[in-house]
Amino acid sequence: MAKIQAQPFRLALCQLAPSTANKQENIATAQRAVKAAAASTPKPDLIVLPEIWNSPYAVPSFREYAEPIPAVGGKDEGEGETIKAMREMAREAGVWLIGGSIPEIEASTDSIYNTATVYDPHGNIVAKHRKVHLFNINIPGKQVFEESQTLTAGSSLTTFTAPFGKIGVGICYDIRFPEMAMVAARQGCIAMIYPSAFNVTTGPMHWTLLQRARAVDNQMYVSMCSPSRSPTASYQAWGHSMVVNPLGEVLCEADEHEAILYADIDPSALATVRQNIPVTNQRRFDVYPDVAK
Ligand SMILES: NC(=O)CCC(=O)C(=O)O
Repeated sequence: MAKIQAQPFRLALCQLAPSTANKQENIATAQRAVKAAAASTPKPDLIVLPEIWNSPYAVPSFREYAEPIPAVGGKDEGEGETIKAMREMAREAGVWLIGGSIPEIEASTDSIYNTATVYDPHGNIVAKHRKVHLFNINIPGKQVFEESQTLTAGSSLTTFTAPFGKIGVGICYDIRFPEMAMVAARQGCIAMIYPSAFNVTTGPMHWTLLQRARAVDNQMYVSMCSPSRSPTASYQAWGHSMVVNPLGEVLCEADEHEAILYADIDPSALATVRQNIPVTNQRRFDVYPDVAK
């Protein structure tokens, strides 16, 4: 288990209005939310946006709205307007930004990804996560979705290190796969943050349960940031953006409407929980070596 090096920080989740068909309008909505979050007191250190916020969350839309995204540390030649706007949001606000996710096009392979980017307060891209587990489910009569019709899955885990600590990033359905959060915790992450968009079928079943489970399993903070719900959208997002502490307690939760949520993250809470209930030191990888590989 890697050592934790972190400081207390303030997290803000922007539960944006559902995306419309107008990309510029969606960008303006995100700009307003980031500005409002950054203007709050005390000022947040890290702001988070939801999953696929510049495009409708719909399989046929991903290619139409996709943009090229540079590699980590890459310059801005050829990057899309949403990436330029997010660099500017982080720079103007002087904050770290987990810019939710947007559809990305990789020109060399013509593949489309569901990709989250992270910016430092200078507008540099410090991390890029391509959704690893594509959301393909079929609950007849309720929720059917098949991201793999147009999306390609990413193939790596993602973390970034800020002055306030190391953070793991996943996207929505990724939270159902506990290995990702476990590896991040073992690498010294204090939080797993997932830009997300559950729906009104799976949201009430599993949204809170999964965040509390990942938090308790790994004794770390866990947070999901969703869009708000629109009665007219084809995909009804669950909303309920949330932050859970390392004991598995819900620190804050939105309802289904537009909102900005704030939470104070205290890394010493990880140490306290890990000392009181020392499962992190009691793992028996000698008994289940496959997991440790
Ligand atoms: N956008 C997603 O990955 C949705 C995941 C979801 O709703 C779930 O139940 O898992």
